[in-house]
Amino acid sequence: MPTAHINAESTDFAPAVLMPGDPKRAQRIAEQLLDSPKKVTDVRGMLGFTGTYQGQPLSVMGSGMGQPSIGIYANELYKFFGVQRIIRVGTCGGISADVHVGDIVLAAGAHTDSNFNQARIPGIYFSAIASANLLIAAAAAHTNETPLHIGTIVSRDHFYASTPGQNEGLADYGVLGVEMETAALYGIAAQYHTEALTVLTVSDHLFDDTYEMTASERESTFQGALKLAVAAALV
Ligand SMILES: O=P(O)(O)O[C@H]1O[C@H](CO)[C@@H](O)[C@H]1O
Ligand SMILES: O=c1cc[nH]c(=O)[nH]1
Repeated sequence: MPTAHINAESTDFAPAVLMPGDPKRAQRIAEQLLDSPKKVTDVRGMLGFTGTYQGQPLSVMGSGMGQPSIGIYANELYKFFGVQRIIRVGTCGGISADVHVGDIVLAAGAHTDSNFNQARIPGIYFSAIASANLLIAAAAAHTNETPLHIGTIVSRDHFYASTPGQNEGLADYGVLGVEMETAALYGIAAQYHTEALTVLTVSDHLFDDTYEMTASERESTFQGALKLAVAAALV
């Protein structure tokens, strides 16, 4: 039955959903990866598709930007559409000096400045962590030359963040990069006893603006990240 934000039937989604932020990227991924992709939802332009990948059912859907947005879609997918795994495929800004533009990051855990997960367990600071099962599957699928990093990221509510010393503090603790959704996704997966993983491509670096990826570098690197995400989705 359709929900407030997803106009699909309850059986329209595969057990695993790849989730980029941009709905148009969701469409491009669906057209590239899936056999017989079918559009299953388009409320507010947030496109979702289901088809098969090497004979296995797989869905792709956009999340929008920020924790409130991915929070709505992840909640409804897990609760009403039988989804068991969501793999976010996106971009992050590099923070650690070990991370470079074009590298791939698997988010083992996500710090945040948001209160999205704050009230989950009375008196407890919730730890937003990836599903080990998916993390191991994605890491095992890494074969290409693109450097892979596994560690913590930060999911920040402000894209244009300006708290003095915050980026330096995060770098000091080895935080790999910044994006805006993963802490909420991991919290919701824990709430529903389901699985989640975030696979990121480093699109820029907060401490080094000298290198920008060309369009073809961006696409080939993204393909590397997508391969790891698919491996996690279909583990
Ligand atoms: O690469 P995607 O998934 O769009 O996500 C990143 O890009 C957006 C900001 O430009 C934020 O949503 C951030 O998390
Ligand atoms: O949230 C994000 C995503 C990519 N790059 C950034 O600097 N921030």
